[in-house]
Amino acid sequence: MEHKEKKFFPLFVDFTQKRAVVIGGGKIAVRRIQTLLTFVGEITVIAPACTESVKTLCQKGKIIYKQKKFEAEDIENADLVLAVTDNHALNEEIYKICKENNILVNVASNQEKCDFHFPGILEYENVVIGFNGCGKDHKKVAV
Ligand SMILES: C[C@@]1(CC(=O)O)C2=NC(=C\c3[nH]c(c(CCC(=O)O)c3CC(=O)O)Cc3[nH]c(c(CC(=O)O)c3CCC(=O)O)/C=C3\N/C(=C\2)[C@@H](CCC(=O)O)[C@]3(C)CC(=O)O)/[C@H]1CCC(=O)O
Ligand SMILES: NC(=O)c1ccc[n+]([C@@H]2O[C@H](COP(=O)([O-])OP(=O)(O)OC[C@H]3O[C@@H](n4cnc5c(N)ncnc54)[C@H](O)[C@@H]3O)[C@@H](O)[C@H]2O)c1
Repeated sequence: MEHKEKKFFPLFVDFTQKRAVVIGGGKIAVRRIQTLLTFVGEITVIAPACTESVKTLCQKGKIIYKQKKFEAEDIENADLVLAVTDNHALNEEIYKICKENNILVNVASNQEKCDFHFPGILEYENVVIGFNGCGKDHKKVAV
């Protein structure tokens, strides 16, 4: 199946009873964790070093933080995985492991290695709006 213009369908998925594992605890990971907090049942962050906000979220009991380098066993029970380290080769290795194990995965450094794109999200009252720019201009979907 070939698609000339790749477009992603905006599926609104129930992750409230699911486990997300975020590999990496830097600037982009934190932005995405903040967005995911109210949507996902459990968020675990794996990173040898992280920003202060990851530590604070962990102290408040909102996420689990494991201060360590990634190992395959970290995603054994994951329902979705975000590969957000600054090591692009490692991100792609994580992608490969996820594909072998049928785990939904997003690689922040390579839009071709994404089962789903991370959207820009706008929320008001009970409305959730997700933006995606088809990978063409990331800044265009900043909210
Ligand atoms: C919406 C948002 C959500 C979020 O990230 O939270 C988002 N990117 C945002 C910003 C942003 N991204 C990048 C910069 C740096 C400047 C620049 O390059 O422009 C900035 C600006 C900033 O950070 O301020 C760099 C970048 N982004 C991707 C790659 C890899 C690639 O394209 O292959 C690289 C190169 C990395 C590198 O090589 O270093 C890939 C993806 N980024 C996506 C989402 C997915 C769908 C995009 C779409 O809708 O088209 C997609 C395709 C896949 C995915 O990752 O899911 C967020 C909006 C901000 C907000 O809302 O505040
Ligand atoms: N999609 C987007 O929106 C977007 C925007 C900018 C950058 N990026 C990409 O996102 C990635 C992260 O960018 P950043 O600015 O958050 O980087 P950063 O340097 O702030 O953070 C990197 C994180 O990766 C962790 N890490 C490094 N090696 C690891 C390992 N072996 N196991 C587990 N964790 C490890 C570090 O400890 C750190 O927490 C980069 O690959 C970059 O290309 C994506």
